[in-house]
Amino acid sequence: MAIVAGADFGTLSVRVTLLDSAKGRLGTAVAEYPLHRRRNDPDYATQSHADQMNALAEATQKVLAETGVAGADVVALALDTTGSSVLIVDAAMQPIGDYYLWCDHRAHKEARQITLRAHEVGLEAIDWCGGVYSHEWGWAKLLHWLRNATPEERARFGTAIENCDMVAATLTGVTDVADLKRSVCAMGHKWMWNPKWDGLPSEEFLIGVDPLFAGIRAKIGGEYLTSDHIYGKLAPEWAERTGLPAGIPIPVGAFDAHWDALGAGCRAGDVVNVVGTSTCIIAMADSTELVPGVCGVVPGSVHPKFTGIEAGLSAVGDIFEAISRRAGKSVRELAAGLEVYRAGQTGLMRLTWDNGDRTVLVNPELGGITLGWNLVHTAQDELFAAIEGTAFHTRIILERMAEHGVPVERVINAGGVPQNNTTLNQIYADVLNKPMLVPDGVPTSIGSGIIALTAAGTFDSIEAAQDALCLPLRSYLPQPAAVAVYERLYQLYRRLYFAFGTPNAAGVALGDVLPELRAIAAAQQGDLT
Ligand SMILES: Nc1ncnc2c1ncn2[C@@H]1O[C@H](COP(=O)(O)OP(=O)(O)O)[C@@H](O)[C@H]1O
Ligand SMILES: O=C(CO)[C@@H](O)[C@@H](O)COP(=O)(O)O
Repeated sequence: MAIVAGADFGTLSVRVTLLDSAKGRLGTAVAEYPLHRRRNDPDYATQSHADQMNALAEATQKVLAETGVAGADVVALALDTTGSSVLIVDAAMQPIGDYYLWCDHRAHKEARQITLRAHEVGLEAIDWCGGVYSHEWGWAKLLHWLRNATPEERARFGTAIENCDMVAATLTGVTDVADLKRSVCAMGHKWMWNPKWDGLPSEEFLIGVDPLFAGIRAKIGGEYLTSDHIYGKLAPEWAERTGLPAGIPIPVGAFDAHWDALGAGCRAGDVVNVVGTSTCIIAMADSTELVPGVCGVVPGSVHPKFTGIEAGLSAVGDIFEAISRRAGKSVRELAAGLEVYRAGQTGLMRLTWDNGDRTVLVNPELGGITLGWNLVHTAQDELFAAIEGTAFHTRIILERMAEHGVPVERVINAGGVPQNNTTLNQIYADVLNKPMLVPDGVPTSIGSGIIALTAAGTFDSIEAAQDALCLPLRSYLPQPAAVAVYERLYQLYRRLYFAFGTPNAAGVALGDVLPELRAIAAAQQGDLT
């Protein structure tokens, strides 16, 4: 038996959980930290490293007190964070400013310039991250910093570092950038790092984007490691602040969605939809094949032995929340009663691009579209159609993965939304025509607990730790009548998705689409009377 701590750093708070290898979760405590936004600049989103670390200390002390576990009994600590959340530090690891958080979107121009240059020079890495370098990712954020920093700040530049690596470095007492280790998960998905092309993009490529990159590549150094490696040991200062014992191992960290997938029971061949405010879709495959349009195909990113694939929808719960807000209700209120809706009964077709398209079109500039409105439609109808729309988009992504060799054997719906909305799980089962597996409880921190227990040597594999700790999976089975309706609707959706979402694509005749939507709705409503 062993007890470990798992820490999940989210956008607004850190959750620290204590897990017992035999009994499972003993308790979780949360501590918040501010997200700095600017009223006149919606793209701005920063966070302080010190605030995050203070919150970690607070939440760890709190969970020890609440569970009555003695700090001395905890044998490992593992942590995941959001990403790409980037901090600039000096050579002694002191922050210069705050994190550019993952949702900081100031680096639009920089991302476009990186994408353009990558296509001009035929950079292989751009194909492996979907053909478009995102404004949420590391190089774009670093270039934005270089362009906006003062000459004195630029002279102090030691390195740029992902959130998960910075927290691990601080906890293990790293005070020199030369001693850094870096997460393959973070650097592979967001910094175009891959051993296939000798690590990061070349200095020549970077200088071609902007001469300010001169000398920078060499400073994004360190040992690039998967999470079966130990980052270091908990330093005495942080042992005192957290109440955990000095010297316990801290494995190399990763992104939250990736470990959420492990915590939900993801095995090779599975796909996990981490459905929250947005959706991260995580898959693990035996082989590494290019998948156009996804957010990275990276060996070792989720599980050290497999290739991790990340894809996603830029907004899901956020869209449900926006529809509800416009109706003057909470999502919970508006969602009550959705269980009686039939497939396609609203006659609405919702393309859920309200925050752009993350995968497979990779176009942040798209906006949401709803087709088929009439005079008696309600906000609840739109919410139902939006849930259907996110399911159709998920099917587009899973089909793209399957076409490129990623097995989609089991599909698991993890994240917060599937715990709160059984209608959504049933719709996903019917649209994908696959059983939808849902953890029987919130799987928060189970992923970091699994990694901590393998780091401590309690289990000799991630799979063995998953067997002991993952919650059982509930199954939502596809209902044949709904599957048949969704098959027809999906074919319409697919045509609309590519016709509306791709520049210069062949058009689609709404005169064909709308009557088909209405015919399906009429048949489904007729069934109800
Ligand atoms: N009953 C519900 N049905 C569908 N979505 C819901 C419901 N209740 C809350 N949500 C959505 O859940 C989202 C939060 O998901 P969660 O996984 O808890 O957070 P995060 O993505 O920040 O980790 C919010 O965007 C909210 O709109
Ligand atoms: O892109 C990613 C992870 O790769 C981000 O969406 C992510 O880290 C933020 O996730 P949450 O909103 O905290 O669930």
